[in-house]
Amino acid sequence: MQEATESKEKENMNVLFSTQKVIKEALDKLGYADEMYELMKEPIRMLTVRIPVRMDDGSTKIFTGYRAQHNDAVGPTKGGVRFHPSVTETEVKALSIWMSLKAGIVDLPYGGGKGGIVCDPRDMSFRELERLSRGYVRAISQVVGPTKDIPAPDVFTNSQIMAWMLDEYSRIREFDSPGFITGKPIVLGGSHGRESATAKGVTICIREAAKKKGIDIEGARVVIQGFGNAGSFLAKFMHDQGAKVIGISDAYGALHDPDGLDIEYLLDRRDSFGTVTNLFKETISNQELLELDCDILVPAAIENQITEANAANIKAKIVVEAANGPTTLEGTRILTEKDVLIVPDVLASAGGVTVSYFEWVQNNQGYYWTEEEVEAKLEKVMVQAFNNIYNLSRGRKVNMRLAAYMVGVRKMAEASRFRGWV
Ligand SMILES: NC(=O)C1=CN([C@@H]2O[C@H](COP(=O)(O)OP(=O)(O)OC[C@H]3O[C@@H](n4cnc5c(N)ncnc54)[C@H](O)[C@@H]3O)[C@@H](O)[C@H]2O)C=CC1
Ligand SMILES: O=C(O)CCC(=O)C(=O)O
Repeated sequence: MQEATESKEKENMNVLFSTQKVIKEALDKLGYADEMYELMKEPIRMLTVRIPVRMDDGSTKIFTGYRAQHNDAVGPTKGGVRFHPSVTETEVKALSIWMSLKAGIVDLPYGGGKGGIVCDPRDMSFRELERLSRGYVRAISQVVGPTKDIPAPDVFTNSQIMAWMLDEYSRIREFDSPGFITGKPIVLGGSHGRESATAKGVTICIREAAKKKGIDIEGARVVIQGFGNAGSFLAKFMHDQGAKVIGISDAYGALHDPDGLDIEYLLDRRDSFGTVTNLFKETISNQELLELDCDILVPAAIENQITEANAANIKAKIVVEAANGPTTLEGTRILTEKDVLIVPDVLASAGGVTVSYFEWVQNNQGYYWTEEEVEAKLEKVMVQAFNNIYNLSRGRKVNMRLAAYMVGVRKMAEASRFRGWV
């Protein structure tokens, strides 16, 4: 157990280190001095909390939680909360930096934030999860709020958890405060289109990337790692557009059918944690899934999946990163050498935070939009962001990850400079 935790922390150190390396490269290319990098390489604020939770058997368990605020020069910080057994402080730091980059890329008036709790919600009851969610908000309430730092869903959190968090925050502040959190149920001020927004954004990036590579979506073979919020909506959208989804996976294994999986059946049978492979006898591993012969590969689960150990064996022509941090720097280098087009996480997965921003805007103005309005606005933002970064990468002869970081840091760096921080 101790060994597993240490090896996870080592992986997360690499995730943070790699992110810092690309930020440094991006700032150098943009001509910023070293002090700017010193400011950007870590969150400006990092809170660790201990959350006592009364369990159903009467015992009390103490959980560890984090909230990182990377940079608030542009505006309040924003980003999801992850409930996962392997959450670490380093991982949350890296995730908060990626949120800042996403906000820059899709030009939102935010900096990046991120939270996490070390827990396994799959082993907790509904009421234990409610007590944990409320306890987390009580613990971080002084540093969050609609004009300070706005949480949202991420791995193993959902609209129900957002609803409990909102209710707890509103009780503490003694007024209804829907703009405190996004990804809420519609009846509590959630936005149409938020649930599917991350996958919608990924679908738009796949379409744009396929055009560049001359791949027709109709009949294209798609493999998706992860069948939760991002992965399952994506499978549906790709299937609806005539692509052949030949592989999907969850935390326990993967399914493969070269003729295309029965996506409607899988969507119907998946549980709320994105698990579905437990219903099948014949499965393959997540590693085998990534190496399947396909046109488009979408990692939509966790970090560090495409590495120097497997990148050479990846057969996809396009890799679109729905997950945060699924490809290491070595993995990126190997895929780039093989002429695989990588659409980086900070661009591909930015649809979620974009519609979260729309949700917050609707909460602030108290006037709500239709799903069609939300989707039209998201389409415009994602197409522009994709082409902006693609053109920069071609113009500056850098890969799309570095181009995305260059776009992502620019506004934050300028705002920090105008404020006189650097
Ligand atoms: N939900 C959102 O709006 C956004 C999510 N993302 C990123 O997308 C990725 C997936 O997030 P969601 O779909 O929201 O989470 P989710 O909790 O809805 O689904 C997670 C999926 O990943 C699988 N998984 C978990 N641990 C795994 C492991 N060790 N190996 C293989 N599969 C594993 C689960 O079984 C499940 O199918 C994460 O990296 C998240 O940060 C990025 C932007 C926004
Ligand atoms: O919707 C949001 O505010 C944040 C989503 C998120 O956590 C992410 O993009 O990784």
